[in-house]
Amino acid sequence: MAALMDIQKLKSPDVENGGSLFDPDCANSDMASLTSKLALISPSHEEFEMLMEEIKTRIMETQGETIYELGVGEGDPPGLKEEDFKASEATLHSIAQTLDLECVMLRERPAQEGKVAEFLLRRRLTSDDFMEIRVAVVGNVDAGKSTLLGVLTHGELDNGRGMARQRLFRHKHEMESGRTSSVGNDILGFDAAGGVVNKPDHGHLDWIKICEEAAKVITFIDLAGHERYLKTTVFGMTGHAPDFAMLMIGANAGVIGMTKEHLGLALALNVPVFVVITKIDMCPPNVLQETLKLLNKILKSPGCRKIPVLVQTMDDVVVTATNFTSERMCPVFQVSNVTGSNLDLLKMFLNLLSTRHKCDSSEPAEFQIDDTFSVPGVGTVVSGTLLQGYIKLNDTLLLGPDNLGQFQPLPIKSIHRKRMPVREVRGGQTASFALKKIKRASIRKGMVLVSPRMEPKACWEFEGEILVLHHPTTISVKYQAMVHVGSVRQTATILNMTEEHLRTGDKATVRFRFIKNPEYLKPDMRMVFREGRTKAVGNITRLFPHVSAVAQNTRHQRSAKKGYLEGASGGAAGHGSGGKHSANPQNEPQKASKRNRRAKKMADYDEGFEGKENSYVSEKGVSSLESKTSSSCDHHNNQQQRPQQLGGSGTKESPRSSASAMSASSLSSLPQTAQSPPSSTSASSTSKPSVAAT
Ligand SMILES: Nc1nc2c(ncn2[C@@H]2O[C@H](COP(=O)(O)OP(=O)(O)OP(=O)(O)O)[C@@H](O)[C@H]2O)c(=O)[nH]1
Repeated sequence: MAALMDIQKLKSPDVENGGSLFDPDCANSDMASLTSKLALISPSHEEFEMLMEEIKTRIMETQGETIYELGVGEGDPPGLKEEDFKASEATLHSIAQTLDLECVMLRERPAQEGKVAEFLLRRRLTSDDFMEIRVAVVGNVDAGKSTLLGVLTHGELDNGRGMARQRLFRHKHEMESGRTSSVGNDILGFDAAGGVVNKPDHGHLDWIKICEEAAKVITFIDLAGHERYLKTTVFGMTGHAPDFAMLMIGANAGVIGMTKEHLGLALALNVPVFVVITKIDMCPPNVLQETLKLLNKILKSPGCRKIPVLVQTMDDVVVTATNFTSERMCPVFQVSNVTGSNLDLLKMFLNLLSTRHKCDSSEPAEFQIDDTFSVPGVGTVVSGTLLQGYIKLNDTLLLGPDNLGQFQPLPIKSIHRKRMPVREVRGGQTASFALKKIKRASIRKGMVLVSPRMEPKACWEFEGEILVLHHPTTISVKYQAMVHVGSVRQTATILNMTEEHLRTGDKATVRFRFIKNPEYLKPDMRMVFREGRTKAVGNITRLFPHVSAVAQNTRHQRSAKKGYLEGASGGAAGHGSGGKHSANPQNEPQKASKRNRRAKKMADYDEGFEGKENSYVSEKGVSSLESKTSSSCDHHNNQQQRPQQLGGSGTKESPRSSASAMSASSLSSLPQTAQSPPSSTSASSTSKPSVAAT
């Protein structure tokens, strides 16, 4: 235990004031008198109003709650005498009442000149509104992830033989093997006063009831611990936009298997991590000490640069929770799912976590899709996270990009948050939307629903600054691996990079090209690039304008280019008008190949009469050109991905679904090839066998 940092060292006023109300930089002269620790003792009417305004602003910024520290002030020695403390507390309660806030004392302690205390001020929300925090649960197989979630969300302890986790498994094979294989979700609700609203007598988990009663809902994203499911785990960490990561370690087993991998992933994605050591009921003290010692060493290592803090009391919880996002600190809990030891500390900590997403409703909406469903009687439903902005019922958003990089307008017909019907959703919240007139097959994970104000563009190519965390040999141009950015998961090829070769620890600016579909990306997004044990992380630095799927090195493209050049060299006629092929072949009806005729037949079948509304000419044109590209990709996938298990959602698409996507696109909306900047590499180069590790 001594190896972990002493919590007392973190109790300097500076650190403790993480939740302090007044930021000296922001304080104007009017507010100066209110930054004193005496401010709440007997404020004038104006002072009361100003204090109230300040608290209101903080509450709005943090989506509904703040921690107020009583008895500390700028330049004052901490502490208030009993009488002054009581008067200040009464003022705080009065402000809370006026603002319809719940005011709960978190802790009280002696200080230099009396005592100080922290209060949680939380908005009492309506039954269809709640704050939302997402916690990704990671750790090696058998660390007790699913068990802890079962215990926390159902309020019943485990028997040490897997009883609690049974409630969480989604698949029969998970029940049988005891292993999580998919991204599972469960929720834990806290009321305004911080009490848990989940009850064991909920029987079947009743999410709507929990959300109605809760002021804050923690969504646990239960990720698989087995290496075999790492792709799913990475997707959970990138695609589900977690606010925090809970790294679970079995006390007996220690830091083994995928533990370091998952920790590295969270750090690479800048997701703050806290650690929960389970099974302390069955672990000899010396083994527990060893586990803590090793964990401490890893967290403090130059790769992590974290300050591990052992959480043993309620005081520790308040200090760590209020400083968690801003500090390098990594809280460490030791719990037992069987005896329930220290679970109250963990629950209190979860209750105090605040979202990392600031919500500004005036920003244009941007919703990333992480799953799709076909719900009988409802139709196609997409779930995901609203990264920014605000969406309300009947808003029309743009869904895309499809296989051709196009976005189509769709109205939002119903909204659910945690299975509860609501009328709106704000930035930082997860939701699912029912969409009309669209087949589930034409929606991919990684697509977005965005406000038309975003003027979204898809891109095939992008540039990123990456750091290679691990590669057995060297990475060169044409190397292919899976790129994870937000909920986008697709194989990409390295087109060029600032270094000739990259080895473990090297950094470079790299230009990538997706092999299957264009995607919607934004600069500064974090990305993970991985294949087997190869791992690189980085930031997207540049996007290249959408190059249509037809702007590839197809036969038509080459002949069109030739025609254009010939035309150009021949003088004024230019633009292929005199050549055998038009310079703009995708505007011409094309004779579909046998394969494309089959694809079209399927598209017609899928879309029924609706599909035929798209011009036949354009369909033919798109089909013939598009499927050349996708067939070369498919061919490539078959060759490349089977042995390496690279295939993600982007590579699994059936010809049927791509065909329907094709038919849904109109050629008239395709960018003109002549206007598109030439792709730096052709599709044929992506379809060549990749030069992997050399
Ligand atoms: N004695 C004891 N057993 C525990 C504790 N926590 C979990 N277990 C047991 O450990 C086993 C593994 O727990 P799981 O929850 O399935 O582990 P996991 O991390 O979710 O594993 P994956 O889903 O495969 O990633 C089960 O048999 C649990 O009953 C604990 O605190 N004490």
